[in-house]
Amino acid sequence: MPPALPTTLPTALEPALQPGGVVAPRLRAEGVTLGYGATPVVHDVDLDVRPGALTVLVGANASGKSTLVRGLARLLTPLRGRITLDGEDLGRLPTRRVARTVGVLPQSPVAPDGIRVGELVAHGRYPHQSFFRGHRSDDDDVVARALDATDTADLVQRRVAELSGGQRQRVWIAMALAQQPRVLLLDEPTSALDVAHQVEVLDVLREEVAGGRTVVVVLHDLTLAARYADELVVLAGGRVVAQGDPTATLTEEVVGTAFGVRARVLTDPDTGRPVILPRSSTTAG
Ligand SMILES: Nc1ncnc2c1ncn2[C@@H]1O[C@H](COP(=O)(O)OP(=O)(O)OP(=O)(O)O)[C@@H](O)[C@H]1O
Repeated sequence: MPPALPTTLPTALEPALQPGGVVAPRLRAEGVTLGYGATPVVHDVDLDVRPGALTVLVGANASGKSTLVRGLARLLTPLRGRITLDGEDLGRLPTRRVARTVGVLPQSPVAPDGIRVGELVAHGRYPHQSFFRGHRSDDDDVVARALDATDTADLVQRRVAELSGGQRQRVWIAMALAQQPRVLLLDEPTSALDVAHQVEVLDVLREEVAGGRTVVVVLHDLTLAARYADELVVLAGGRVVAQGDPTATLTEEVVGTAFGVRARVLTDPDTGRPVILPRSSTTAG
């Protein structure tokens, strides 16, 4: 297990006001241990997801990022500690309330056989529909906006299974956006995307945040993570080893500890954010 590094204090944890004066939901992990069977892989995590902000989770392979996302999405029950939504135990809340409030895009989602892009993205609207509130025309508007935002409008008639990896990933992001959850969790949504589409998707997520949504995203590109995050959380060995403002958090020491790589951290002259240049696969020398 890597040595614990000092964590910077999370900034501004006051409730964020969404448009219309609605308070953004508060998702918290309190002393949470998560694992598979009885084997813990995420240990004793305290995380106050900043409402109305973009939180980026980074960390080496197998550091526990996906496991933490699964916990926050209620797809895994904590072995210890608890995850709360607005102070209530996430595990005890009605499924429909969780589905409307917290949306998750897993790392490798599986589409039903033969489904077309338009149908898949429209699935995002299901948590909002019920026996009394069926499909409405504003559902179509939301779906159309999600398709536009992800540059997938021209794919609506295509079968999901026939798309390229990057096209498919953008279609899944469209579905997650169409869901309009107040808290959106995305596990490596840009892993298959070319650089232009990576930036486009991250710009869309920033727009979601500007509109009052709370977004948590797992990324591997540290420079993009630093550029887009309001709050950066670094995991190593299943523990949070650094957390806070990206500039204060993503130091050469933290990168060395979390990734076992020697890196130079420069400053982007345009944004003042860190730019991470990996130098060698050893932290020595
Ligand atoms: N379904 C599972 N059953 C058992 N162990 C699992 C399962 N999923 C993940 N693990 C283990 O939990 C640990 C953390 O995995 P996790 O997927 O959370 O890491 P990650 O940081 O998201 O990695 P990556 O960057 O490679 O996606 C790993 O050791 C992994 O082997």
